[in-house]
Amino acid sequence: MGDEDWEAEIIKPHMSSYVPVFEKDRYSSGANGDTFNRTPASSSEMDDGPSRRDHFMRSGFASGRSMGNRDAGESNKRENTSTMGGFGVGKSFGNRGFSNNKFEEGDSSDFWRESNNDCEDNQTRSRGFSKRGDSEYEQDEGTQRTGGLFGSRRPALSGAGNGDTYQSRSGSGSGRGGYKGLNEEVVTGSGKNSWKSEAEGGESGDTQGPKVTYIPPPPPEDEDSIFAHYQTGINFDKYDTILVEVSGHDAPPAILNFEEANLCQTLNNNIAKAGYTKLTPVQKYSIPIILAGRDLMACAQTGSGKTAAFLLPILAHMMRDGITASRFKELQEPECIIVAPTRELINQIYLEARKFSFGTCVRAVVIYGGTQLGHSIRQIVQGCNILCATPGRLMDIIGKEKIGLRQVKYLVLDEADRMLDMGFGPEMKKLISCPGMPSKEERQTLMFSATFPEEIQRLAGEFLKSNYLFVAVGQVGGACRDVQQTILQVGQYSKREKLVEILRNIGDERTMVFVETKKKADFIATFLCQEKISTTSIHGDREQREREQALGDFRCGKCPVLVATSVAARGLDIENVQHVINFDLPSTIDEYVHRIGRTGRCGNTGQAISFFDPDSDNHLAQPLVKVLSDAQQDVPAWLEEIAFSTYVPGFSGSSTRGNVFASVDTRKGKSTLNTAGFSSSQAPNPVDDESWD
Ligand SMILES: Nc1ncnc2c1ncn2[C@@H]1O[C@H](COP(=O)(O)OP(=O)(O)OP(=O)(O)O)[C@@H](O)[C@H]1O
Repeated sequence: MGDEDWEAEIIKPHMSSYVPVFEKDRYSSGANGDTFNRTPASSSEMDDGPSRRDHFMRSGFASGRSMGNRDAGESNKRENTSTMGGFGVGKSFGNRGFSNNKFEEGDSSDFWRESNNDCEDNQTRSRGFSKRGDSEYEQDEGTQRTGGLFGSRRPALSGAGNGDTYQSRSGSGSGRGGYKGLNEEVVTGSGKNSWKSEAEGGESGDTQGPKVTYIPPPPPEDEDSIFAHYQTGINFDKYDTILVEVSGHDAPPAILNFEEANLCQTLNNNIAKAGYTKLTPVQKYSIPIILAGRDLMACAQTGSGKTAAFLLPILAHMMRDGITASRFKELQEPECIIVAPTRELINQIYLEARKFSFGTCVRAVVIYGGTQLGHSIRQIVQGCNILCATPGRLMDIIGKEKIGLRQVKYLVLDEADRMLDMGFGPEMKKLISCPGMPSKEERQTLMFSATFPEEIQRLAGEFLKSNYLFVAVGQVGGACRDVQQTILQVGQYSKREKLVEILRNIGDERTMVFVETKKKADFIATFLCQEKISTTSIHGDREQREREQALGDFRCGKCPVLVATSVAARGLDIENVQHVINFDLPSTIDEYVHRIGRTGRCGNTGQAISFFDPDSDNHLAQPLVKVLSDAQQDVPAWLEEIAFSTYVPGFSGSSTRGNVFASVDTRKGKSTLNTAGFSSSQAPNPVDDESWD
């Protein structure tokens, strides 16, 4: 679609042109979902089959022969048998390590080799101190994949005998992955093309890839769904004992409860309906700071309520100052822009914004890649006070002149260290230098994350006023103590067996399994389905529709195992995730902290098991020992030995970039050291403000 067509798109009622390759219902196991039981079904393939189909269907590994032309009325058994056949004969995967429904260790090396041939996978597989964030390229691969690169992997997979399904996805693959990558969750070297790339390349369907037509389903409108929440856990009250540091000049005192925040009645009602009765530490400190109009960099453990910590005071300001009520306009000028690195995360933030702004005239809108650009525009032109966006889509929309920046008063970077690193940093710099964007002196800039490496803190200075405040709840970059961490020494070729053993012991509890590459995510998910463990997967090569479906199936418990790449490492808040398994350890310790933080949220407890392969993970031994001991976890003797033998002089923490783990505000000034239960005091500190401009 050319640029000029967008106007027509908005005015015309729109029908999604998306036609699923396989309709889910055709393969559904029935309403009761029994067939997704993790326990191996003793009786029949009828029972375990659909779960396999479920993954095959979504991962695109379904044999076109066995599934593509099937009559909807056919029995589960028949589908199941053909799926088994298509997969089990080993034909489907050719020489890729599958035979007789098993991975073969020897052959599987082909798989690893194949992975290595993939440039993007190369990046993620390469380890070392210089490789920080490589695994995060899972979500960023597109830019590099654009053009031939992504295409080059296709024949390998389609040649794997998977038939039409993957082939057809391959066809859209450069559009799906490439499209996404063109504009979304992007790593750009120069960033030269990226900010208009979606409009110019992705969506417009020119050489860069086909038009993306996916329109996400609207979120439920009923109040119960909007305010649905899970319970805080037994350790919620222990948050009060966590040490909090506030650094910077003239920090306002912390508040102890919601009443002290003096929010308007509607907001208070929404907070109550959301089930919030008590503030978390990051909220106690951040809310008054933001209400006082200060810029903020806040670092608090995973799952401790950072989202509400920025949303509530921003909404309070908006309510207090008054905002332009939503109305149809070709150019919308939001007061607040929130950016986050992944689509699923920004959608989650949007849902929180919608919840807390319920019953007000503030309208939140979410836009992200992998969805139809026209749909994003239609959402925006109806009115937009808070714009939640992934960076690529945001820049595209700005390029389309649907968003003006002059009214921006609040700019929020969630997962800020990720937003500022070499992946998204260039996009963010472009954003703040866009025409119309108020300077940092004129807007309020807020950054949140559980990790904040020193060098990223320095980069952040460019975005923040020099007198910004820094809030550190607990150890910066520390793991959540509610997660019990176990590190097992497991070699590459024993991992699958160990994984199955653990999953069988776990039973039906929700488990996220992190792997290193997208391709491996598909292979492991398929393998688990084959082992009769209901599994789905999420990674950057899946279409957005599939990603959302996978997350939905995992959230509702239909598929209790979610195999994921780093695309799901940050921010996702899923009820009842009791286990995280690092099948592959990530290349950086920060990523480890985020991954295991998908469990043990909001005072609930969780477990994380990580497979440590001495052939590839030794560089993580030292930072792992630190993270484990900081979180008061048992440190295995063998890990300490490896850490000792790979000792890096001067190391004091957990970065794999050769730099020390940031443990404090890099400006070094500290004004407060307090527990979250007490109000903050302000002490002057020697901040060299100038060096931050
Ligand atoms: N004061 C509160 N009372 C009860 N529940 C809360 C409170 N604050 C946040 N929550 C809930 O805790 C969960 C985790 O919050 P949130 O996702 O904001 O954590 P986070 O700190 O951003 O985590 P991450 O670092 O993983 O992004 C959410 O379900 C949220 O609704």
